[in-house]
Amino acid sequence: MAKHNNVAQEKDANIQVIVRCREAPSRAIRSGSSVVVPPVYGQDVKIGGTPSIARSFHFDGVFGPKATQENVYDKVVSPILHEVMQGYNCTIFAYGQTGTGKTYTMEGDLENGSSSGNTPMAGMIPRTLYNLFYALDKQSAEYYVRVSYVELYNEELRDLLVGTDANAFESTGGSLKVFDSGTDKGVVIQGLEEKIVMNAREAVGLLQQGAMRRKVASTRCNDASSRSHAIFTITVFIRERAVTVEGEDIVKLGKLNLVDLAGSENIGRSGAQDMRAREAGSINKSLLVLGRVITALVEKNSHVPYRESKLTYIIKDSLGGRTRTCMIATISTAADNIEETVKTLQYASQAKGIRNRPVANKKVSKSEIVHDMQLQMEQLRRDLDAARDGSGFYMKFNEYVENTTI
Ligand SMILES: Nc1ncnc2c1ncn2[C@@H]1O[C@H](COP(=O)(O)OP(=O)(O)OP(=O)(O)O)[C@@H](O)[C@H]1O
Repeated sequence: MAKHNNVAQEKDANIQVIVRCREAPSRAIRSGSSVVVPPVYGQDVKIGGTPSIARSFHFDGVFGPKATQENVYDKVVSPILHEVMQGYNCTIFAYGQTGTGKTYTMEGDLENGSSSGNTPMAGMIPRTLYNLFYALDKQSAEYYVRVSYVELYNEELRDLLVGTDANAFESTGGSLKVFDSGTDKGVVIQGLEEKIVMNAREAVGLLQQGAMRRKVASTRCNDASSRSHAIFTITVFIRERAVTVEGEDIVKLGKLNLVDLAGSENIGRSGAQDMRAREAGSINKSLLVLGRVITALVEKNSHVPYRESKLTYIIKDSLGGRTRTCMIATISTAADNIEETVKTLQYASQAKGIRNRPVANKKVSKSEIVHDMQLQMEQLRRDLDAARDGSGFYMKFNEYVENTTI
């Protein structure tokens, strides 16, 4: 089958690291801010207070408390969406202590008409969806868009777009498996539904439903603290004017992963106990492994422990791979959060050293996409048969052998 290489120049690119700083939440002890950031936009964060902690950090961009969702979208996400539409895979992930604005940045306020994507509180996902469909319609392109939304909670994957209510969602736990396809697709989540969406409103509707299903638990740091990682993925297929020598249409494929990580604070401080401790334990496991993966990549170690957590396995290609990646590290100005803030900034600084080699996806012909969809339907049919028999899910033998460690 004919494949069509892009002529776009591919070169190494460091992970882009952005910091967003929010005003201290009302419950924080207001003993004067120790974090100095620009009011709207700059590149430096200064930590003040006592001389022992005084230092400054430099990033690709720093947004202060006065920066709006629109500011962040325009400077950071809009150029990334452009890359996606050129046929690249891109990832944006939000990392930081609980309550510092990861979900606010990624989703924003999903009520109050944010499905239009341009209300002041709309986060990066609704804005991306709105701008994607606007750009596609403006180009009069022939396209189709799929979205998926998955949660990783206690090292278990759950499809946030399946079922109609929270209970139905609970019952899907454990049915998703992650494995390396060994093809251009890289690591895939088997059984995860990808829904075709016709417009931004429909896509944001799915995001809203999924967000409601997301597991939340209360901790002392934040009353509605999210204890899970969530990945919202947008895949776009755009028909190109060119055709293959066989006279077939060519389709360009781009993908954007928007990752909202769980809070990075430690268990002791958040007061997590029992069930919560288990949750916090596995959250820390994923984030710990993420830290180790970052260190291994920066130090150019021969072994990178991607497989030690599901999170790092799933986002493997975004860390040292062929994906263009951006980390948004969220912090607050609260003086009593200073230790966590410094940890987040150190983590983010280290991540700046990761080099990816973004490569545009191979363009494919329409018949290849149809073939791919047929394979997916076949896979789903086998999964269904296996589920009916109570015998698990279907996997090719070689994939099973290669992936029994995860
Ligand atoms: N930049 C901001 N401007 C205004 N409000 C904000 C900002 N960032 C966060 N908030 C508000 O602070 C609260 C906590 O934010 P959010 O839930 O996004 O934190 P989080 O980092 O996702 O926490 P968790 O790790 O618990 O998921 C929310 O009520 C949110 O609306």
